[in-house]
Amino acid sequence: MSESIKAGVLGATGAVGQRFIQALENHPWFEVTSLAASERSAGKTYGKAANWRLESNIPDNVRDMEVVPVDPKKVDADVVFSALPSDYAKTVEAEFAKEGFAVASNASAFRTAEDVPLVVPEVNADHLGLIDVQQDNRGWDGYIVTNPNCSTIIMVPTLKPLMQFGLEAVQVATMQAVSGAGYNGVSSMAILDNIVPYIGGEEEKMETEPLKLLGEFDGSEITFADIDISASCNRVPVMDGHTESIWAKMADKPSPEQVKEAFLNFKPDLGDLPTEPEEVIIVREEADRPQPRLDRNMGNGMSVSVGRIREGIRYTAMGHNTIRGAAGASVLNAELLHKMGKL
Ligand SMILES: NC(=O)C1=CN([C@@H]2O[C@H](COP(=O)(O)OP(=O)(O)OC[C@H]3O[C@@H](n4cnc5c(N)ncnc54)[C@H](OP(=O)(O)O)[C@@H]3O)[C@@H](O)[C@H]2O)C=CC1
Ligand SMILES: N[C@@H](CC(=O)OP(=O)(O)O)C(=O)O
Repeated sequence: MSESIKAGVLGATGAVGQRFIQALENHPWFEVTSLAASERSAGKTYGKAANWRLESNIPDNVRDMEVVPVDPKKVDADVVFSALPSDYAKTVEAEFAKEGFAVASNASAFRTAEDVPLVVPEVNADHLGLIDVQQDNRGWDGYIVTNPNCSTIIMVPTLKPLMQFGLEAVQVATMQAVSGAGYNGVSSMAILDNIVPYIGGEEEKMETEPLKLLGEFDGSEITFADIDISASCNRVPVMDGHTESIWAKMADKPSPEQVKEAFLNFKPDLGDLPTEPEEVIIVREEADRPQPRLDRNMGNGMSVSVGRIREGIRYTAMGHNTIRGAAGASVLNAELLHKMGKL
């Protein structure tokens, strides 16, 4: 596949937008052709509009590109990656889909809509069949595909292999990085020397999104998985990387060794997509891993690291929240769509 697909980034100047630009630099299939952001940024070059925060230079292919408003008439692309605030995404993503764009969205606006796929390729690629249902329902030429919340996406690849043991209930406590709230989300005075035991809407998302992701698609609708999930979400003074303590109750009561084997054997075959990590789940044997600073960039930020698998079953999972949890997830979805002939 050597053809180049035109890609736009909506919300290109933000924390996730910058990760999209990083993920698309030198991408073998996608070429960035449009960068869109708010009126504050529109009309400026990307180099001037974005407060670039990643540990690499702004890629040459975007530095001098003019930022355009988030308007389907101003954006030149086949697929748009959305990193917009959710309330705004609700109207704007629908406008883009109506105008024929494929929208790979990272925002929460459409995740729970009945006819919108919520997808982690390694977990439920078959749910992309909902695109046809969505286009029939809404009369759109384009479509919207979403990826989950960053905390959900780090937990769900570890739950999928546990389904074989009759997964009944999950309890999870998160320790979430500050980058999850966006650049202006949490002030340093609020988070340094501190932990904030509340992230608005996060617990509800973690308790519902996995049920759709782990649900069954019958060709027309999704039946949600029957799992009782209870979440407590905390903001901690870590830059990138969400860590999660997970308790999983299963009917078959597997041993820690069986759970470890299930994690190691979880190797979905996506056909070698460019952003797909070699290992979706990395099992750490050390007593004090995974840790965000040491493990968040494993698999180029796309692997989920697990460790401390104990009787109960209890374990710790950790992943990069703005790569696997956001931009990398949307790009992987779009790669799969291309492979399926949907782009
Ligand atoms: N950070 C994370 O770990 C994750 C974030 N998400 C979701 O991704 C989305 C983006 O998050 P994040 O990058 O952290 O947010 P940021 O606040 O860092 O960036 C927001 C982006 O949206 C643009 N924008 C804001 N308001 C408007 C508007 N009214 N019209 C047009 N453009 C606008 C901003 O442009 P400008 O710079 O011009 O103001 C900026 O490019 C959100 O929906 C978030 O919930 C999902 C998973 C993980
Ligand atoms: N709320 C998450 C990030 C996020 O934006 O999630 P969502 O895409 O579900 O709104 C965090 O703060 O870490």
